[in-house]
Amino acid sequence: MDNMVVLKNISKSYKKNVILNHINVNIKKGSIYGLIGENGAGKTTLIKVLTGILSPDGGTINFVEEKRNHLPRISAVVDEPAFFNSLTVEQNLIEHCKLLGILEKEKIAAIVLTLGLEKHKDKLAKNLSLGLKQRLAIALALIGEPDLVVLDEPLNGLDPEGIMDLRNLIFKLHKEKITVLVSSHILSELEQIATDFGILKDGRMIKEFSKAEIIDSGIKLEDYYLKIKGGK
Ligand SMILES: Nc1ncnc2c1ncn2[C@@H]1O[C@H](COP(=O)(O)OP(=O)(O)OP(=O)(O)O)[C@@H](O)[C@H]1O
Repeated sequence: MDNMVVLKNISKSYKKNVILNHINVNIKKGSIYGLIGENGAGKTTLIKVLTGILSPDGGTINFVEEKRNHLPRISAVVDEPAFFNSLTVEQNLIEHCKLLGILEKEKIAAIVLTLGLEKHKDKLAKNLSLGLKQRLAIALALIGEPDLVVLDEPLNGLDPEGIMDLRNLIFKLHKEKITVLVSSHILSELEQIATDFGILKDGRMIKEFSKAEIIDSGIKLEDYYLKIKGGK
């Protein structure tokens, strides 16, 4: 499978704290890339560098053009979901579409259905539960039909039904050949979702591997992770 994004030798420090230490990342086109790492390993920082929220101190990020003059479009859900609190779910989607110049009512209706927001579309964003805010943030990220969707800890705040819905949604994106990067601490869930993985430890990418490697190892992702990072 061809790469969609290649990060080479990426470094990032906050003052004297080295957070990303000469990191290489290869995200294959059409893959679901599970980013793993303990608290503080640098996952969010890496995601922010990848999505252009932060500039790296060094290294390169190459997006592979599929067609001439078509760089992949990226959408990300990072940190606190961002939307207009005093607008409803539907109004938020309309405003976002206006910004993107793609106001199509059918598209909004479809995304509302896909994200299970139908019952909640007239609620003000500020009155949504954490899980529903997460769903709205994902809806906003998807409406522009990106090539790469980046979800930082998307399972946080979701109930079991929400987790199942998100899993199905990611599978749906995968079928549509959209590349997905997802970070999570819930390795049992990531094992079901992802096709490829990267383990960050102390600011270094210590291993990238495919799901086939886990299957061949005969052990669960969690045990594999502990083995690689030296915990077992
Ligand atoms: N704006 C900032 N200024 C200074 N240090 C920061 C800043 N943002 C993050 N850090 C530090 O960078 C390190 C990596 O943080 P990051 O959020 O990337 O880790 P993470 O792997 O996403 O962790 P978690 O799983 O807990 O979300 C942490 O030690 C954090 O305290």
